Amino acid sequence: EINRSSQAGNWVSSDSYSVSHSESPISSPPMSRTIEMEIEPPGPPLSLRYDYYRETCSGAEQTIKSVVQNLYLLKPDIAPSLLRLVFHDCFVQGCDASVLLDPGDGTESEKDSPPNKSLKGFEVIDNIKSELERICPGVVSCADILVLAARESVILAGGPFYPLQTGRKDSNMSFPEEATYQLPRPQDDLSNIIEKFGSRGFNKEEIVSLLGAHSIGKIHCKFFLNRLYNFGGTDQPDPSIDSEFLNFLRSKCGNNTTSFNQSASPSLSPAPSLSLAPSSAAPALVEEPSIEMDYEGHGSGFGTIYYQSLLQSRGILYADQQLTAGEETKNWVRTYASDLSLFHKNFALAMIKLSNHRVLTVPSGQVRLDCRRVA
Ligand code: HEM
Repeated sequence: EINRSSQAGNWVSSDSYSVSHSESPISSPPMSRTIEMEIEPPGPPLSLRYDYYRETCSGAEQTIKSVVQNLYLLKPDIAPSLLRLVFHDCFVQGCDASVLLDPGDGTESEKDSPPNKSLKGFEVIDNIKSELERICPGVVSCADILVLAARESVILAGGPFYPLQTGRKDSNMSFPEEATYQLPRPQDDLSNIIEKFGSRGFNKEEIVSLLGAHSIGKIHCKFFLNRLYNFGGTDQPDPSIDSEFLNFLRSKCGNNTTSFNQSASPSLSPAPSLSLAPSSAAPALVEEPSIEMDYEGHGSGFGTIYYQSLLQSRGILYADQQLTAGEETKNWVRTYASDLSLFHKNFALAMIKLSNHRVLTVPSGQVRLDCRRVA
């Protein structure tokens, strides 16, 4: 059994977090609190720390930042891809880069699980890793690369900066079953969502904050087509969708019954993935219909539009719209719809907590030399 620790509770104390929330539903811990908490509590030193690679690979964080920035200029889609990737890694057995492992001889990988079939961004991580292996071989873990690359992506997409400690180690195995059954599904209702996040220590406010990640990127129609035509086997659309928005989504997605059949679980067909190799090496794939999260083209990046849409019954996924189905979560949706800076603060805190979830630290885990294979 691998020894895992949840650093989240140490860094952003869950006690102080819930205390501040019980005072008022719209209060939030000020960012300065995070600075206070850099002082380690008495007891054994935390295994994660700021600038963990200062002595061993001083250029690591800057290298990650530069590679992400440079690739973002070529392909801005990498930002949402990397943000989604870190979520799918950390949610399954913690932030251990298990999502990056390729299937081995006769062994399945998390990549094979239905919710992960449409993940992208693996090539970006490979690019960063090979650059780091060049400058300091065998030092920087894939798990740290993933959280730092996602942080950089959030900033590039107009979201907040958040401080991250480092020192995560990589797992030596993949957890395809947990990925299949534990990752939230597009058709999950609020109680499923609360249960899945809650069992990982996230409260309702944090869930609403994290789902704000759906301000960026895109969603393939197959994940919500049932809402447009045959919701819950009724042969009718989901009555909770705003009618104008329903028409808009139908015009974008059409009614491809193949996709429709796959709507309950993510597609088995290969999703087009980013290739940073020369285009001649990339197979020609037909892009499946999808919709931009920022479908109105506000371009304001990471913000309140997502929550405003939910209040107008214009959530794209059923799971998104479910945030308005409970009183407490709906209050947070209302709050974030009108308070961008509070959303940014709380999103930052929730991302720190996600990035520290059940990390592997010395003496557990390993540093992979290739993020796709165990060392
Ligand atoms: C109830 C929880 C969630 C569900 C059901 C869900 C489901 C999905 C689905 C189905 C997609 C579309 C994938 C595609 O079409 O290829 C998607 C995209 C995305 N998700 Fe989530 N997600 C959830 C929570 C989160 C969280 C917590 C984050 C990050 C903190 C996140 C980040 C993203 C991003 C950034 C994209 C866009 C990816 C891209 O354009 O490449 N999601 N999500």
